[in-house]
Amino acid sequence: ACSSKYVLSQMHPMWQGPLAVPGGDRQSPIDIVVRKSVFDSELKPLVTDYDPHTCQQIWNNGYSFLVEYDDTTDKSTLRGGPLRDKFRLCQFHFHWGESNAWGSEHTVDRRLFPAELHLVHWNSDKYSLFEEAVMEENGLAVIGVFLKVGKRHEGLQKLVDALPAIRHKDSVVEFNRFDPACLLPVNTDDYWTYHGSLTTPPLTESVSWIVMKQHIEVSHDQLAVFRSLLFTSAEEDVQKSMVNNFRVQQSPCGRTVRSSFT
Ligand SMILES: NS(=O)(=O)c1ccc(C(=O)NCc2c(F)c(F)c(F)c(F)c2F)cc1
Ligand SMILES: [Zn+2]
Repeated sequence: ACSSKYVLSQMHPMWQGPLAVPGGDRQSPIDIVVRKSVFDSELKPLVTDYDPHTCQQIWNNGYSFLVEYDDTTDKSTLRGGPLRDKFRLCQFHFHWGESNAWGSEHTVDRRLFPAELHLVHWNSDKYSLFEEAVMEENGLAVIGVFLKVGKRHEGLQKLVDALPAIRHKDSVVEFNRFDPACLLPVNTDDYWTYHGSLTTPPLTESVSWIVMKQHIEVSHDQLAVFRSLLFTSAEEDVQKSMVNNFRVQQSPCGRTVRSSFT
């Protein structure tokens, strides 16, 4: 388990789900030990083809805020990289800390980032619904992008401006025309990839993780708006700030992380 003192407490709202995953030897997130990663020349560049018009809504699910896409057709897809099949984008969300010192789920040689973006896709060549794919070994592909505090991210601002409308758990607001490609780093050819799991319940081991080597920059103020969200719904009398919504790091259990670059 992660040695950092910022371990997600067992009482954390995140842990209302199943704590132990029977025989969970492919759990996420993990620390990416660069010197132990193995270069794989077969790994291809990522091919993303996102249609901004398939963006539907943005909502607070009580763990994070999600931007959801219409995944009833192959309009916004991910191919290439370590993947053999075509994957459909269904949503993206973030994980972040209460301070800029931590917040990411994955780390690189133990280096923590203030936040991490997850673009969630499911295998539409093999399955017809996300709910099916999420239970299968090669069902999901999640792109992880680290966020660093620096200059303001113009593309992110449209998202940030929508957050006050979804401060409370279960609030939803219509959100259309958002191109998630604007949140990818300039260089998407350099990544690490490994087989893992969802980082929130039900923690199913169905994810091909693709973690970008290059981070994106967002401003301190933009991140501060993330922290203005609440875990709690409007009805609850005690309001809890939505911060530290990351999972404790998991054992690699002998897994090899492959890299697309030397
Ligand atoms: N942080 S992450 O690893 O990128 C991650 C990505 C997606 C989900 C998710 O969709 N959860 C809800 C959810 C399920 F986990 C299901 F298993 C299911 F069947 C659903 F329909 C569903 F919405 C959870 C964590
Ligand atoms: Zn996530």
